[in-house]
Amino acid sequence: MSSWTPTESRPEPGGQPTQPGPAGTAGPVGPTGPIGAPALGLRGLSKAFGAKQAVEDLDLDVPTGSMFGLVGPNGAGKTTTLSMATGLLRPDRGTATVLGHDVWTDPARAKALMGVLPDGLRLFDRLSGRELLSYVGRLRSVPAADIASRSAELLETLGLADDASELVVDYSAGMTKKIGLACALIHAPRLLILDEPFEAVDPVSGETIRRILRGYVQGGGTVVLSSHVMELVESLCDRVAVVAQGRVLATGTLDEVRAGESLQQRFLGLVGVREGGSEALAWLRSSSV
Ligand SMILES: Nc1ncnc2c1ncn2[C@@H]1O[C@H](COP(=O)(O)OP(=O)(O)OP(=O)(O)O)[C@@H](O)[C@H]1O
Repeated sequence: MSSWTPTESRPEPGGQPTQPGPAGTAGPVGPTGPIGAPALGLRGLSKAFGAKQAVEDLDLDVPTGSMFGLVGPNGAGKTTTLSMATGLLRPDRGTATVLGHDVWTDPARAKALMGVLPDGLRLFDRLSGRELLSYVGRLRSVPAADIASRSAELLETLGLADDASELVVDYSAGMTKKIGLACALIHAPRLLILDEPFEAVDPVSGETIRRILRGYVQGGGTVVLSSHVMELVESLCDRVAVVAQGRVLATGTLDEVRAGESLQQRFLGLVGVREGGSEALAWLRSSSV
């Protein structure tokens, strides 16, 4: 395991002295926040875009140490939810906490604890991959020596070492996704929030990312990822939430949500299959050309 995985600075559960919680909090507080707080806690999150209610009164708890998959059809509200959870989009109502720290009232603390790979990531793409990692590492107050060693390790592991001096603007979609993931990892966060981390990524890199994420969780980190690929979520995640029309339809352990079916079957059962799949577009089959 790498020398900079989140295990390094993570205290053993119960192994650190605790202190009474600040006024207004119920329990004791450890070095990273209230003990027992979920890695990510969402309460009553709501967001409308004009007349469109993208997310409505959404509650979700992601326990620490879990690999959590967020699945839902197109337009279900996944990106909107993750954007509100990471401080990128202000909710109309509700709260988001990271290890007990409110993302909107205590953003510095909450954001220091998480690494984020947003959807449609906009990077400073006139930097090379190596420069970008160095820039993000400095923003995250990572010591210079660690930035150099972590960058080299990340670039090598993600198969970007040969292109480290190329400008990010010239990277392919998959390479951009991987450098974005490297940026999310460089400060060894405790919570990773990844919107479609496998999109556009080739199978070899996909397997590498899976291994990185598994190792990260084994080291005590928590991952929340969104994906449309049920098999991937099923093989990687231990907890899932199915969302549609801005609401959580089911959440729990993978087995609880699957309820004896495959995740794909359960997903289709919860979300509903659109009618007319076989009869629609008849003109496609009767083309005389
Ligand atoms: N900036 C915006 N302005 C207007 N409507 C938006 C905006 N962002 C999202 N929406 C709408 O909110 C709803 C939820 O969108 P969101 O991107 O969160 O869904 P998603 O589950 O991530 O979808 P997909 O799987 O297709 O990426 C959709 O109806 C979308 O059209």
